[in-house]
Amino acid sequence: MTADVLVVDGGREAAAANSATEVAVGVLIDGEGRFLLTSRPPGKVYAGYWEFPGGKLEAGETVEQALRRELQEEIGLTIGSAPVWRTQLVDYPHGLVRLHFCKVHEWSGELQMHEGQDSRWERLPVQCEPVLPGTVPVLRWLQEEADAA
Ligand SMILES: Nc1nc2c([nH]c(=O)n2[C@H]2C[C@H](O)[C@@H](COP(=O)(O)OP(=O)(O)OP(=O)(O)O)O2)c(=O)[nH]1
Repeated sequence: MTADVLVVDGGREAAAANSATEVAVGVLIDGEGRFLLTSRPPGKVYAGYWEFPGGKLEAGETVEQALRRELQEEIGLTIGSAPVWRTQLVDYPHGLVRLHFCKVHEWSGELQMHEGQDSRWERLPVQCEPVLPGTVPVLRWLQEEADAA
């Protein structure tokens, strides 16, 4: 069976799905139906691109544990329940990543940008650009859900 892989800028040569870096990503949705986008900090690959906040799993972590840690570290929020909603494999020139997107409706704390990012509460269609290639499918899934509602 062929995995559904989003290939960006040619991806890498000889991609191997089992070498993917696992990434936990939070789609935080507020009471007005807006979702939080953050810009990638200076110094990271795709700096300045907009994405959903999150980061790589550390050894032994579940997706939900990694997401809780990353969002505390990066934006100062402690999330409640965060089940995985969609998973997407993305083949970038810098590496293969498996993105686990989790919807989050409950959190505590004050939004603080700890890594020099910008943040915006957005609605569809999003106004900020550029959006990270691996983030674009999420906007499509959200639109599909809105259309089906
Ligand atoms: N957080 C996040 N990462 C995404 C999204 N879409 C997408 O393709 N990615 C990719 C970009 C990176 O290749 C990878 C996340 O890695 P990262 O470098 O941001 O993770 P991290 O915060 O743990 O970084 P570091 O500790 O290595 O500095 O996932 C998204 O919406 N959110």
